[in-house]
This record gives sequence, C-alpha cells and structure tokens, in this order.
Amino acid sequence: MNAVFTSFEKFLFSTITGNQDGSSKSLEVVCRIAPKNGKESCVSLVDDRNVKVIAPMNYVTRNNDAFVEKLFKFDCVFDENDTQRDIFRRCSLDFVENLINGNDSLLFTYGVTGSGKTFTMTGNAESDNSGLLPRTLDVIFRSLPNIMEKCIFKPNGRNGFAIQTEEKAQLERQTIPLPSYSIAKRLVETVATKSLNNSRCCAVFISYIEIYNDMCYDLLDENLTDERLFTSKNIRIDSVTRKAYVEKIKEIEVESCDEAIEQFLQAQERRKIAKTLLNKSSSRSHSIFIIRLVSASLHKGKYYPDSTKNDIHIAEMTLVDLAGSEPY
Ligand SMILES: Nc1ncnc2c1ncn2[C@@H]1O[C@H](COP(=O)(O)OP(=O)(O)OP(=O)(O)O)[C@@H](O)[C@H]1O
Repeated sequence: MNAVFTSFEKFLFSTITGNQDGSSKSLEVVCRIAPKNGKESCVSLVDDRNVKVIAPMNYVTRNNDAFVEKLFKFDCVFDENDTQRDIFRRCSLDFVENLINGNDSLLFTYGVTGSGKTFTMTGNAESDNSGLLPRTLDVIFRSLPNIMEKCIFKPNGRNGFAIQTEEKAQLERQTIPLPSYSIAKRLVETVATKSLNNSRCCAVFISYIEIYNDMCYDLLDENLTDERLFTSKNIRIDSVTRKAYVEKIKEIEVESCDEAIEQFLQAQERRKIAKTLLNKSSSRSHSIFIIRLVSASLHKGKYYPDSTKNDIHIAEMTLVDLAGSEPY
C-alpha cells in the first residue's frame, strides 16, 4: 500500500449522545482515499464503508503465493470525488457542536507521507480547498453569541481560567498588539450549528504546538525562529485536575475566525523557518492545534461574566496532523 491511503480518526473523549444512528459512539475511524493522479493504486472503494486492498500490477509474493485481497471496514469512506466540504460536514461539524455543548474532542489525520493529511486538515485557506481547521473555526465563531472583549478571561497556564476585573482587563488590553491580516479574501464555511446559550458569555483561545523528536515547540511563540529555537517546552500533569498541559506556552485569545487563521498561518511560516534551520523533515513531526472555548454565566443587567457564580466552563477541540507513518 503506498501513498494513496489516508485515514483519519475521530476520538470523542467525553461521551457524546445522539449520533445520527442513535448510538453513542466515542470513536470513529474514517478513511479518505487520495486522488490517484494517474498513478497505480492498490486501494479501491467498495462502498461508503468498505475499502478493498488489491494486488499492485506485477505483484510477486516472496513464495509465489497468490495475493489475498483484504477488505477494511470504516465508519465512512471518502474517495477523490468527495470535497473538503463533504469531509468537514461529515467529520468535524458534530465536533463543533460538541464543543459548544461544553465537551472535549480530538480529531487527527493519520497516513503515510504524501497521502493528504495536511491537505485534509489545513488545505488552502484562500481557496475552495480550505480544510477542516479553517472550516471548524468559521462555524465556531458563527455559533457563539456574547464573545467578550479580550483579557476578561485570563488563562492560568495550567488549563484553568479566571475572570479579571474590568479595570485589570482594560489595562491588559492596552498592552496587546492589534491583530494584522495578510489574507485578502477567504472562502467561508457557511453551514450553521447549534448556538451557545444566550445567558452565557465566552472567549476563544488557541494554542499550537509541534512535537519533533520528543521535543515540544510552541508554534505561536514569535521568537521560535531565533534564540528559543532549541528550547523545547515541558509537558506536565496538573496535580488537581490530573490533566496534561504544556508549560509556558502561548494561549492566544482570538475574537474572530480571521484572527485565528492569521495566527495559524504565521505559525506555519515559523514552522517552515525552524524546519530549515534545524534541517528537519515536516513529515516527521506532529502538529497539534488546540481550540479552547471558555464560558461563564452573564452578569444580570451587565455585559460581563458573573465571577460570583464560579461556573467557568472550559471545552476544547484538538486537531492533530500526525507525522507521516512509514510506508510498507
Ligand atoms: N484529496 C486531495 N485532493 C487534491 N490534492 C491532494 C489530496 N490529497 C493530497 N493532495 C495533494 O497531495 C500532496 C501531498 O499531500 P499532503 O502534503 O497533504 O500529504 P501529507 O500526508 O500531509 O504528507 P506528510 O506526511 O509528508 O506531511 C499535496 O500537494 C496535496 O495538495
């Protein structure tokens, strides 16, 4: 099997109920067959759930045994006729709803080098080929009412958040740079999903890390390309929540989809520079993009979160583009 096979798997960490078939599934494995582009392929689509692996032309086994065709069953199979939009709507849209409902999800792409993992996850933000990540951000921001001004929710660096006073938030807001945009136009995912309860307010934070040779790098750190290039981050476990977190990484608050995509694109540039400087291969690194939705009840009669209620809720959606697996 060679470079024509991409599978990406869906993990839902929290129990999710109400799948279309009425079941409550916590894991789905979905397969996308990359375009053949004139090349020979030994993977063939049987139907929307089954894939057959057939013998490549001139295939000879070691003992001249006959090649045994194998059938693989998935939760869903896409082929080259399926678009980025089709993949998003089948594989990621329910995760956005899951996030808005306050649950965590993990989605990752897995496959051999060149099989289309990055194309599926990212695609091209400026064309109709935009992938799961920009589309996910589009729908998230379309589904959120009451997005607070920046710096009201404050990350504690260990997966937790606090509500700052109006004075502190305002002072801190003056110190953060205004977002800049390099994309002139973008095709936007127009589908809608269930919206957050109107009595709550929220903020969205992103972080983006790369794991290469067991080292963890912060791709949102603008200094990654110089002196901090060789400084990796530590992964720790919070003693109270028992959840893992990466120490001292940037969690950037974003107010719009365009702002989040801009941060992502700048991080991609950093990743390319670091790759050249360290002479590393991008296909051997994992990249992990985390979207955190922090919400709390709105204050009665005031457009501000109510800190007395102590009901901050954090939900996260993680999108992972895994390193290319070895072809065999
Ligand atoms: N479904 C598809 N439709 C159109 N082009 C595709 C598709 N899948 C992959 N490609 C193209 O194939 C090439 C390789 O894809 P991509 O870089 O996404 O592979 P990858 O699995 O991420 O590889 P690596 O593991 O080396 O990072 C790219 O030029 C991409 O645009």
